[in-house]
Amino acid sequence: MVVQVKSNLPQCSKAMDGNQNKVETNILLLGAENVGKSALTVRFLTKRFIGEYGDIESIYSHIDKIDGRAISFNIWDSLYPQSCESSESVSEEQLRWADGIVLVYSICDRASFEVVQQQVALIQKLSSSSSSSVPMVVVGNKRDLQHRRVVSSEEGRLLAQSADCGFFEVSAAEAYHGVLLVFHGLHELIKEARGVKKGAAGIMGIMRTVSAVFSKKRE
Ligand SMILES: Nc1nc2c(ncn2[C@@H]2O[C@H](COP(=O)(O)OP(=O)(O)OP(=O)(O)O)[C@@H](O)[C@H]2O)c(=O)[nH]1
Repeated sequence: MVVQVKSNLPQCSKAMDGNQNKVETNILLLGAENVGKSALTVRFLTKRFIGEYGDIESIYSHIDKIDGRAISFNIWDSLYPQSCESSESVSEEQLRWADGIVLVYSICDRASFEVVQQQVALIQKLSSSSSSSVPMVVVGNKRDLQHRRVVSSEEGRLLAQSADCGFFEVSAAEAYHGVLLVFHGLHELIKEARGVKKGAAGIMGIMRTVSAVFSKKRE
C-alpha cells in the first residue's frame, strides 16, 4: 500500500496509458466542515481512525487493488471555505480535476446536509455546459451517533436519487468496510462513465474505418 501526501496544491493533470485508458482516478471530497472528510480519507488510506485531523487541504495518492488490477487513487480532501458565498464552495478547477466526487454530510448536522444539497445543485449548474457529468456519491457520515441523528436515511437517499448519485451511510469512526465500499462504489461509477465515453469513441472509430474502406474501393 502506498500512502503519500502528494502536494498541498492540486495538480490539474489526468494520467493516461498508451491506449488512452485512464490509469489514475481523481476523487474529490466535498462537504461542510467537521463532517468527517479527512476521517473518511484516512480510513480509506490507512484503515485507521485517528480522531483529530487538522485543517490541511491535501491531495493524497493511494494505490489499491480492485479485481486484481492496481488502481491509483488521487484523493483531494478539500476544505469548506469559511467566508464565501455558497455559490463559491465548488470551483470549476475542482470539477475539471475530478473524475468522481464524494459529497459528505454528517447525519447529526442538518446544516451540513443543506451544504451537500447546495453543492449538488452547484455542480449540476457548473457542468450543464459540458456534455458529460461527473459521477458522484452522497455519503451520510457518523452513523455511529444514532442518538444524535437529525437527517434520516430516507432524506439522504432521496437527495442522491434526485441527483442520480450513489448513496451510502457510514461511520468512519467505527468501520473500514463501509468506507471502502464508498470509494470502490464510486470507482465503479467512474468506470461505467468511461465505458460509455469509450463506447461512443468506438462507434466513431468504426464509422471512420468503414468510410476509409469505402474511399479505398473507389480509388
Ligand atoms: N463519532 C464520529 N465522529 C467522527 C466520524 N468521522 C469523523 N468524526 C469526528 O468529526 C470531527 C471532524 O472530522 P474531520 O475528518 O476533521 O472532518 P472534516 O470534514 O475533514 O473537517 P474540516 O477539516 O473542517 O473540513 C473529528 O473530531 C472526528 O474525530 C464518525 O464517523 N463518527
